[in-house]
Amino acid sequence: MEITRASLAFGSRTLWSGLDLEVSPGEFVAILGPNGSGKTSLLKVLLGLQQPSAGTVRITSGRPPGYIPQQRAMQEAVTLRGVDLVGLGLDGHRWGFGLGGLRERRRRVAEAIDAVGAQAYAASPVGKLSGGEQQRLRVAQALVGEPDVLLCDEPLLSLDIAHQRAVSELIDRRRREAGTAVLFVTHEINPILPYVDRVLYLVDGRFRIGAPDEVMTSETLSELFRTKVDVFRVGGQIHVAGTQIALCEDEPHHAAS
Ligand SMILES: Nc1ncnc2c1ncn2[C@@H]1O[C@H](COP(=O)(O)OP(=O)(O)OP(=O)(O)O)[C@@H](O)[C@H]1O
Repeated sequence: MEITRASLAFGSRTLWSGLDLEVSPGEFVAILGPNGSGKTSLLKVLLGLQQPSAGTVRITSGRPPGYIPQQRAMQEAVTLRGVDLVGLGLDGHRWGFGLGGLRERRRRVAEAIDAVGAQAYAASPVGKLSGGEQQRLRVAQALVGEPDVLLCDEPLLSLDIAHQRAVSELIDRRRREAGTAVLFVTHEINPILPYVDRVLYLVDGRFRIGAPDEVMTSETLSELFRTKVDVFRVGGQIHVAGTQIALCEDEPHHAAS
């Protein structure tokens, strides 16, 4: 993935500019920043859903990227079954027509459903499932096509601790075993801290890129937020304290909408 001198502006508001980021196969990059700093928009630019205002963005893989969109609760009336939702992740993939192709497709979908532990409800209409159950199916949908690039927008939201761990480990395994490059938008770095190679931190048009030890420091975050921010390391976890930032980091505040 190559992002070169890229900018994104809406009207007079510049979300980010001069962004250079090259992500190697197998690399795990966390994207952090307060609400509205342009994290989701960056994923949309990479997906080709949004044109950058300047610069270039390139994904050098033939396969479509896997995408876990920011969670929106599905309407109760949605009758699509879990297994069909996951199968949508295979659209555009071809194993030929006929029985062999169908069987292969079914096998991959079942494998992806197993990997997120969703067997028990995969045949149910997704509109009737809990937020966390729907989220696990979305993760399976993003991984079923065995993408070389995985774009995740707060994928752990509404998962319990055990499933946060399971999904993080699954994504980590995918990038280690298959060399999938991962961009992972999150408000909470601790659940993925063991896996993160680099952090891209966006704040109000400014940004910093580097290893977690370089970016997640009082000095760097105070500079980015232009206010005093204290970063504490406790028991292998990172805690961020500061008037403005406390609101952003410790609480997921996207109610499903
Ligand atoms: N197509 C658009 N036209 C105009 N403004 C837009 C458009 N898309 C996004 N924005 C604005 O750009 C800003 C960044 O949005 P984005 O969704 O990228 O933020 P984010 O960092 O993902 O925030 P959050 O943490 O709340 O998810 C927001 O203020 C949003 O309203």
